[in-house]
Amino acid sequence: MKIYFCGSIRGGRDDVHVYRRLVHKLQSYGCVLTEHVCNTELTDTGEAAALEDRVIHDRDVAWLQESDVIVAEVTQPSLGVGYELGRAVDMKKTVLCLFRPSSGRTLSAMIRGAVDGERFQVVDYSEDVLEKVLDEFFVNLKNASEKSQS
Ligand SMILES: O=c1[nH]c(=O)n([C@H]2C[C@H](O)[C@@H](COP(=O)(O)O)O2)cc1CO
Repeated sequence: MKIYFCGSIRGGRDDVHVYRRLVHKLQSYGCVLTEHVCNTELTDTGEAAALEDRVIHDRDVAWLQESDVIVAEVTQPSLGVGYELGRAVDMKKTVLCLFRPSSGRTLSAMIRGAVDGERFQVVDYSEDVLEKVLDEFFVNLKNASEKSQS
């Protein structure tokens, strides 16, 4: 399974420790195409030193297209993550957004309001249940795909 993980880069790197845990767990389910998002050495300038913005954009849109599922940590607001999620909806991808209410923030209506009871989900979680939340999501995904094949 190919997994596209979204997390803030230029929007701020405060949650990189959470991205690390998420990506580590996601790697038990498949190949995470965007592993660099959880790299603690990546600062809020992003990959700009190595890659032009157009190259980053075109590579990421191609990875989105190629992915089977998208998991986004949306607590730290990020234009790039919002854009990726909009493109993912347009591509009719299965999307899980993870939000931590303990941050004191209110998630954008354009994310929470996109929940459709089918492909686009938002789960409010806390760090202590991070692995459990992903386990539940992937079990449900597997069951749904087996059901659609039978
Ligand atoms: O250097 C980068 N590399 C990269 O892959 N991205 C993608 C992946 C992240 O999920 C998302 C982060 O967007 P932003 O930088 O606006 O917070 O965009 C974003 C940047 C910098 O904007």
